[in-house]
Amino acid sequence: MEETMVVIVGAGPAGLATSACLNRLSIPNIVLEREDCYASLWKKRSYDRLKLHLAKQFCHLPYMDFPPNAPTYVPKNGFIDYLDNYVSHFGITPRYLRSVESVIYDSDAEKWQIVVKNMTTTDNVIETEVYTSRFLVVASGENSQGTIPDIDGLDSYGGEYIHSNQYENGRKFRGKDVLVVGCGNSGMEIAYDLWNWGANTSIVVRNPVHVLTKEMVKMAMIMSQYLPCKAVDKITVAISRLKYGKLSKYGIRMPTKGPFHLKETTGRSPVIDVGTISKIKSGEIKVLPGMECIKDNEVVFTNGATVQFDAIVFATGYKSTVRNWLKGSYESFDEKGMPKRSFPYHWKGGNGIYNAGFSRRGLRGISSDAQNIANDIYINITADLS
Ligand SMILES: Cc1cc2nc3c(=O)[nH]c(=O)nc-3n(C[C@H](O)[C@H](O)[C@H](O)COP(=O)(O)OP(=O)(O)OC[C@H]3O[C@@H](n4cnc5c(N)ncnc54)[C@H](O)[C@@H]3O)c2cc1C
Ligand SMILES: NC(=O)C1=CN([C@@H]2O[C@H](COP(=O)(O)OP(=O)(O)OC[C@H]3O[C@@H](n4cnc5c(N)ncnc54)[C@H](OP(=O)(O)O)[C@@H]3O)[C@@H](O)[C@H]2O)C=CC1
Ligand SMILES: O=C(O)C(=O)Cc1c[nH]c2ccccc12
Repeated sequence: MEETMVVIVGAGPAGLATSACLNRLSIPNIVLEREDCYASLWKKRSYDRLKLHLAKQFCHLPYMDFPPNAPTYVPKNGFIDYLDNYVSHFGITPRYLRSVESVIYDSDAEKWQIVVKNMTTTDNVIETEVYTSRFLVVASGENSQGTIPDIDGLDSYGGEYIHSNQYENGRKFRGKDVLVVGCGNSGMEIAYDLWNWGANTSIVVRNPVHVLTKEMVKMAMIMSQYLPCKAVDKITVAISRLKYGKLSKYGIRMPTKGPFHLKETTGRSPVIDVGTISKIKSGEIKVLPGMECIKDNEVVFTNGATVQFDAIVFATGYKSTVRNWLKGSYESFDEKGMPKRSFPYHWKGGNGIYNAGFSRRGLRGISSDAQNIANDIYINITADLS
């Protein structure tokens, strides 16, 4: 049993940022990470051509900017280098191969009890450890586990299928017929990558989606400092229309609500086009409607079409796994493992539990969560002392 002031679950950008903010205030904390490295999403579960979609001024963590010579849109490896510097500068020392299995609040002791499996890299359990802490920070991520829809016939599909978090590049798909399911940022970019690698690529677009460029998003983020969301949406949609024309004739419908209104209210990001749309317009990437079922190697679509594919990439999103191990409710997480309180009050629950990285606002949201949490813990500790 080991006791500390704060336990942080997860060493992604949110856990690292929170640990840095606590270290600056000399508040003892332990970061527990199930993988053998920090930022595992960036190091192990993202595709090669990934770059930050938002300009660097919207993606840094607290108290450290990107270097002045960093490009505006930092590539994945540049972001990992930035995190390497961040971790060493703030003296963050996560404990790796620690999978948090259950957490309960001991109301008599007024402490959190965290049960952790210490694993080997081959997933064997070395020992069970127990930590206790006054404060608990959940930083296990909105993207903790990739989700694949339950599609009739997928079990007996003869081709290869993977989740987008297993996709690195399209090398092995050259010359193959590949279906990408899902038209979020992952699906749209992976479809483009597959096309670049010479795959015969199709993408499922079943619902309306906004398509913007990264420059439009940057401009909108600047405008949103001065204009209400409604006005920013109106201008952005008009510019997008001007650039792309009516995409509905290519199977991509535009939602009736604006892109930033949707981001604010549902967390759903607009798609930031990296070149996919021109390939869709030229017919080099085909758009297909929703999937009905799979029969052998053929996918049946809602419009009745039946097409054979050698491989399927499910870019169908992620889920939080908090409810697998956080046993009570503590007024903080719903059954989907997302905060019950809505933004901007989402980051704090009862009995000293907090969450960082669950505001659906990317790295910018993470940075503000980490600072809010560390300051709140500091206030609590100093109030106890006085
Ligand atoms: C492909 C992709 C690209 C993105 N690009 C951007 C971008 O450009 N700009 C932007 O602002 N946002 C971006 N986001 C959104 C978001 O900023 C990132 O997902 C970011 O990594 C979230 O950080 P996090 O620390 O909250 O979660 P994660 O990075 O997912 O880190 C959580 C960590 O917790 C660990 N963990 C989970 N469960 C347990 C457990 N039970 N015990 C111990 N450890 C556990 C995980 O192993 C993981 O290392 C992107 C998301 C994805 C999926
Ligand atoms: N460079 C960057 O900055 C990048 C950022 N990201 C971010 O990471 C996060 C996760 O993105 P992503 O992985 O794209 O996940 P998302 O949750 O954003 O997108 C999932 C997509 O899958 C679709 N989908 C889900 N189930 C089905 C189904 N059964 N049939 C057809 N379509 C389905 C959804 O469509 P529907 O609306 O119909 O449900 C949606 O288009 C987002 O915040 C994203 O912006 C991702 C990649 C790159
Ligand atoms: O990559 C994401 O999905 C993010 O959450 C980053 C982000 C925060 N605000 C935005 C507005 C438009 C597009 C992406 C984001």
